[in-house]
Amino acid sequence: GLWSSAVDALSGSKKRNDIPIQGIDLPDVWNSFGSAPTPPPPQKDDERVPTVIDGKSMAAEIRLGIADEVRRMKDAIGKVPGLAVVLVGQRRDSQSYIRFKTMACEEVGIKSLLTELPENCAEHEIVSAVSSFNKDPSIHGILVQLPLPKHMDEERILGAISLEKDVDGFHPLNMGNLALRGREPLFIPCASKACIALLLQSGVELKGKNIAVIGRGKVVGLPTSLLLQRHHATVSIIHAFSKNPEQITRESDIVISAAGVANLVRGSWLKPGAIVIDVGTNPVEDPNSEFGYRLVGDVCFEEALPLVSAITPVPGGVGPVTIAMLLSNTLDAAKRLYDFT
Ligand SMILES: Nc1nc(=O)c2c([nH]1)NC[C@@H]1CN(c3ccc(C(=O)N[C@@H](CCC(=O)O)C(=O)O)cc3)C=[N+]21
Repeated sequence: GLWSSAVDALSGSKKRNDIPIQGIDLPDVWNSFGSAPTPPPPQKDDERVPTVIDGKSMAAEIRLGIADEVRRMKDAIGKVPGLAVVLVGQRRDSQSYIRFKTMACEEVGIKSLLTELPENCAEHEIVSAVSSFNKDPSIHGILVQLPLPKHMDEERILGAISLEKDVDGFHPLNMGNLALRGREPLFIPCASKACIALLLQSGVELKGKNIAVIGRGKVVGLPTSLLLQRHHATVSIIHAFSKNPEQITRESDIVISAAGVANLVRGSWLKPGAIVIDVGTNPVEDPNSEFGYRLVGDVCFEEALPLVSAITPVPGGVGPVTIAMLLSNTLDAAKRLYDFT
């Protein structure tokens, strides 16, 4: 329709033979900085006790509030919010994130539906799954789990999600509105909301702070940098082509890492007393753990801990709050549809 052609025209995603002024399709290829962490530098004369920010209990508290609201809505109008998840392929990490999302929905009384499609399915099958959820009146939020298999046009699939049901906030119009002053997106991406919530909850003022955001992806880095600017922070966006990531990060009061590279951020990258939000959830092989892998962050936690004033752990930091924000966005979508306040 009118919207989608307008969106295509604006995104320029079809014109890939132009002079690549912005190099939009250069993949982010990060150097690995080795995996063996060096022992933390001694800090004998320093009495600072770092705060390990507890995302798990914050998420539990948010879920309690959402459960109350869902109950109030059900009692008042006989409706509950509904979330649809589309999963393509068999990635183990995606499967377990989706299990957490489903469990969280159940806990707060949100209905959830899951459509699973094989890795080798056709793009139009995903679009048609999305379209049928667009039309389903019991579904208020639609989430297409990323990453999609490489051969698929992610923008086209995300653009097919109805704006009012885009609880991830990845639709180009929601993302564009997030970037523009004087406009409000219908939804703010969940992980970005989680980062801001964790900082504010920890009593951190954002206005005027120097904040390094490491990574510029659509899921976390980009929307988080936009949201931080709305909070009047001075934002440095660091990516794989940045010349001096370590120096920029070391000059920052707050570091938010969403690069997706285990142990990228070493102790030497951090200013003493910095606040660190680690959004990385990197699965690393671990035959000893239940599912054959465990999650580590982007930040070398052992090195960071003695230096920082506060840090989020992985797991138990940003992840659970991200899921709570997904529930919150889904509740908001349903409230908006039914005009329920
Ligand atoms: N359309 C889409 N939306 C997303 O929001 C999205 C996505 N695709 N693709 C992948 C990333 C990753 N992500 C996580 C969410 C929660 C945890 C989480 O809850 N982790 C727990 C437990 C992890 C564990 O123990 O396995 C923790 O950190 O404590 C992790 C990762 C959402 N993402």
